[in-house]
Amino acid sequence: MKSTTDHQASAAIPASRAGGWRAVMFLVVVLAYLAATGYVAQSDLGLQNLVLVAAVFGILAISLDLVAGMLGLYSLGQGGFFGIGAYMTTILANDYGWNVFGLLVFVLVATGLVGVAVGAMSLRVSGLYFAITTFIFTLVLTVLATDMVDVTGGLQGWLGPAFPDFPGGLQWLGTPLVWCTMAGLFLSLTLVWNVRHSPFYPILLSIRDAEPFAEAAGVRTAAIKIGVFGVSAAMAGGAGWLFSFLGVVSPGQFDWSVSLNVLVMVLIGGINTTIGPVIGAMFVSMFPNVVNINPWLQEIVYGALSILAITLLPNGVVGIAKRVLAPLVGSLDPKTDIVAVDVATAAATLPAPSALATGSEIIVECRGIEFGYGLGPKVLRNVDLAVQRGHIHGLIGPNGSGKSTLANVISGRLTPHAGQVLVKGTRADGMPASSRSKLGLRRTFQAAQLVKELTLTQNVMVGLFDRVPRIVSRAALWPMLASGRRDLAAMHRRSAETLALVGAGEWTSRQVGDVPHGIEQLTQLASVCVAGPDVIVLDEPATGLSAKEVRHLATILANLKTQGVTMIIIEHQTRFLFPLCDRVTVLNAGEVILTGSADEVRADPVVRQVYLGE
Ligand SMILES: Nc1ncnc2c1ncn2[C@@H]1O[C@H](COP(=O)(O)OP(=O)(O)OP(=O)(O)O)[C@@H](O)[C@H]1O
Repeated sequence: MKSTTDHQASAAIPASRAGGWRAVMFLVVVLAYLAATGYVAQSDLGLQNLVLVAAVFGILAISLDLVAGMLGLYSLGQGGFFGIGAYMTTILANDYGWNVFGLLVFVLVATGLVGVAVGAMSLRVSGLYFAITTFIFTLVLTVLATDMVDVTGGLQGWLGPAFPDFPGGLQWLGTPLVWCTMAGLFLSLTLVWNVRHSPFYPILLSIRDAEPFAEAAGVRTAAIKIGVFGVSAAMAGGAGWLFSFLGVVSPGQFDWSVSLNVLVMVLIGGINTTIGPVIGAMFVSMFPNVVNINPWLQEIVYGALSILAITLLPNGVVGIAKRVLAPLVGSLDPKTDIVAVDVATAAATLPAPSALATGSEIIVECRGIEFGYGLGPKVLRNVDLAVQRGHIHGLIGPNGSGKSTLANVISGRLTPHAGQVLVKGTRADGMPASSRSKLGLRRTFQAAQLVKELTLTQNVMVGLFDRVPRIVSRAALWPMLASGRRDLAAMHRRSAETLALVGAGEWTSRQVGDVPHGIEQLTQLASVCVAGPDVIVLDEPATGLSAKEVRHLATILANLKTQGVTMIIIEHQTRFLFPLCDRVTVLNAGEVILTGSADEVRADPVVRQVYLGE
């Protein structure tokens, strides 16, 4: 098998003209940013304060967008992390004389660790419950900050520390806090932009929208959620560190309304967009200064504008801008059909498994599997299954007989109550789904688990997660690393090639939300084939496909078999399944009633009675 690393090594990006233009654009943006920062740093205090507050809230909004936009974790705890950063800086600098830059490191680490602890809750609660839990976290911190008067100064708070001046020779640069804050904003934007342009981005979105898909591709979703939440909390703590230099630090500046306001900023600017949260932060923080009217009228106008923006612009200001600019960028030529596959080519070029079929080696084995949901009756009873390497093994049975449950037990979504699962001779029943992909076991789902807002290619790239080294650790710098650009190009190419080989090559840059069901199914298949698996478990792959699409799917699966890929296929459409199968196992009411060739199964009177209804 040609390994992914070989693939990457042969995929160095040529120094393209597009890359050169991108570098020039980046340089222009950086110079403009530096010029704007220099201008503000030498302006009057009024403008400086306006920009500083907007920039600090910009960082805070980016920190929320990182978890809400990319992971779907709507945190109302950002105000709490912000407050912890500001209080730590104020108290440790004023009372204990800590160096403020040393404090920055301390604050980032401390708030990051608190974030890891809070993020761990996301494994137990999600959606609204996660938002409420983080809201309570902020509420409790505000109460503590109000009541622990000796430490926090109570409702009055403390005056924050002074920010150090530039050394003598650099004083012409103006106010150092402006430079430092704008550097913080730039770093936060760069971090998010880099992640968005790395293969970690589709992985984050797959955790958000299709967690079982991510796990089946080898992604340790729990660790990633907790880690990213820690980074987000550290960013909010860093914003708090900056905020402490702006004046008084008191509970009112970090209460629950701040967390809600930050969410409003993200929604107005555009959730899951790099620049959107900063635009929202500018709008919200500058509004009272720009619209200088009676305070109560100002609140009403602000509230009305926010409601209008959130309801009328579901993707925020950035969403509108993208829609306006889309015609200028040009639209894709939509195709509406699968593409016939050249069987010989596909067989020769689909990523191959680690070994071709040898003898009668059993590659997946279930021994005495017992399983039931909660306190309900057993759904699987003493199930034995032996799948030979290189075979297509069908799994049939009436509705509710336990086929999908068995697929989930084999692939690791469910842990059996008794019995063993062995993959290539290794005990796998105690392993999480993400570890089984390392054994070469992949799966597809009955209802396609994909990320609708990503392209087909990006979805397929998720399947390469454990085939490319250090995707997570390189994500923050990805586009800046030569290895990152090379690996991304290789992943992109290999994903597009695999899509082409399953017959969806004309759709690679379309979003999953815009393609028909048949193409979704092929994308699922490509996302597992791209990794060159040894075994694929397919749960009702022909459901919802037209007759032509079913024939096409049968061709692809037959091709995979000639490559040596073992498949366990759950399917009701026996006319599609039986010609493909080497062996078929029939389940009824959670028990195996027969395993044999398709002809034996077809001829068995019990099977004809319970399943074929004869
Ligand atoms: N999450 C769940 N919680 C409780 N019971 C479940 C759950 N999932 C499935 N079941 C029950 O377990 C039994 C087996 O379901 P399963 O989906 O494995 O059957 P199946 O053979 O795949 O059915 P189908 O062909 O309709 O997909 C059914 O009685 C079903 O109602």
